[in-house]
Amino acid sequence: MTPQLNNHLSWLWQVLMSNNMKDEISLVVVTISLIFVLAIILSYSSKLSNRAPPLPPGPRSLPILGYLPFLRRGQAHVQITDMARTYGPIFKVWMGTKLYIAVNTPELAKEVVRDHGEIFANRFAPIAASLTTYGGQDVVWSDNTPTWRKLRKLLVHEVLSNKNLEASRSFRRDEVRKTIKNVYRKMGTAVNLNEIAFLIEANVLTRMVWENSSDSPSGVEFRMVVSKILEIIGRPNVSDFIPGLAWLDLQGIERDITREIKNLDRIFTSIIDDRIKSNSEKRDVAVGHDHEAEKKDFLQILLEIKDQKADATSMDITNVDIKALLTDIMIAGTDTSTSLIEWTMAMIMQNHNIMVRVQEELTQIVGPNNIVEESHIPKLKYLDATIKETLRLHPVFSLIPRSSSQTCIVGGYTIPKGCIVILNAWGIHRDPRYWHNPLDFNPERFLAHDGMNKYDFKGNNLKFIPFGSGRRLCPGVPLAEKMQTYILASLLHSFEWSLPKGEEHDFSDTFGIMLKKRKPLIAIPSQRLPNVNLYM
Ligand code: HEM
Repeated sequence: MTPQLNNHLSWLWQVLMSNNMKDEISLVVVTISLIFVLAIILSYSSKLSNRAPPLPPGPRSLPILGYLPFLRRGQAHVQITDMARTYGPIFKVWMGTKLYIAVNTPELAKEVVRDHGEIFANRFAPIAASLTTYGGQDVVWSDNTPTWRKLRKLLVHEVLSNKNLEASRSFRRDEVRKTIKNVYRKMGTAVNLNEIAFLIEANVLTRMVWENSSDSPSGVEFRMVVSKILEIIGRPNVSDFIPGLAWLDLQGIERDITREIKNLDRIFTSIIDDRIKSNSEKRDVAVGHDHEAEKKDFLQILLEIKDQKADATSMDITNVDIKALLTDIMIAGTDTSTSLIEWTMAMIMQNHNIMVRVQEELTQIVGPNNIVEESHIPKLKYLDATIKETLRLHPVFSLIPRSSSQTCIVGGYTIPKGCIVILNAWGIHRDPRYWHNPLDFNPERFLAHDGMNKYDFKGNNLKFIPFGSGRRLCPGVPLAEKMQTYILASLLHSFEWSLPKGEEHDFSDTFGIMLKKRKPLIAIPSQRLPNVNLYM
């Protein structure tokens, strides 16, 4: 009870006991006072029991700018992990006028993605990303809306289904063979593995997206636009942190992205128009032609679903939906996989014993007189463990952003509606409480024991979340798994790799939207397989 309340009660007690209090007016006054005091006591105690828990702790920050001036450029993942040691496993930090909440343990991550999965199924789209995806009308950046659910369902069940991934196997094979041939020509010279990985990923995805377009614009132009968009989205933008300044576009990011989006939209529009035209021409002339037997690219699959919309069971999709989905596949699929391939090659090259084991496995499963095929992938267990160990130490999405659609409680603290929650995958993956000798590169920890594999890419175990977890888990997992293992296996089976003379490995990283190697991996390939025909 507060001192004020105590004073009130003792005053009333004295009045009641006083000899002068004889008349009825006094009695009424005392009764009213009593009721009044009781009401205060009741409301005070109910307020105490209803009081929401506080916001998580966090550093002091400046008005308007928040913690922005103290951010270490390109090192947000390291800084957030360091701050968790000071402020605890869940803490808040103001970035400009936006409230961010960092979640740094698997237990708290579980509360976010599982226990409150529906509430944290929103995203916060940076301006550049939102503009690229037709106002966030896509899968990656849209909030948990009916449009998002429709497009995600379409992407997972129609576009990236096992059947379609199987049907597009030959596109991936062609592009990987082309790359091996190109690298073969450059043997003995220094090659940039980042460029090689980006080119092969972008080519594979472009083929899968619209292989059948007879007169589509050059893939080179498309790759350049995608690469520029990725670079612009990765730039930290003051307008995202202080929306009040967005109209000034201080860094020119909105201007730059708008220019690139116009290019992207022009390319998409012309491809879609051409395809619609050629589909109708084909329908007119090809009597008895078996369309079903044709391998279909993603554009064809989506256009066919769009054409079937009259059928009550199919989904109603628009050209904008199609463009947004294709953009997602290209944007979400290229840089992520490129970065993973580069990191994995760097880690394997630095650890000679691991390189030897990976190549021994390839020799045993594929054979020295064969090239790698996708059918070998499920048997390459050690390579799979090596990729997982790379993603543990260098998760491409180190800080996974979600946003809350309602105020709720996590870890005993209030998380307000609309704030941005960051799942710190980088910190969780390196936490000694969950990983033995976490800084050692040791693929063994991902090998199955007693036939049981403790970790998958589906985020079932929240100690390991390179592809996220829960409702917004990366839908590209089946494709990424196929592509990354196939490409890495092919590069490592066909060639020996070494650093240029006098060079040393540099594992420094930089964080934009993704975590990348600061310096590209430059390496020298040499012939590994005895038969030259395997490179043609
Ligand atoms: C190494 C490769 C990749 C990595 C590490 C990766 C990682 C991630 C992560 C961490 C998320 C956020 C998940 C969450 O919020 O819980 C995500 C979302 C997403 N990824 Fe991937 N990804 C990769 C490749 C791909 C590919 C190849 C595609 C496309 C075919 C793709 C499409 C998407 C999409 C559409 C989303 C948004 C899902 C949603 O918000 O509902 N990703 N990815």
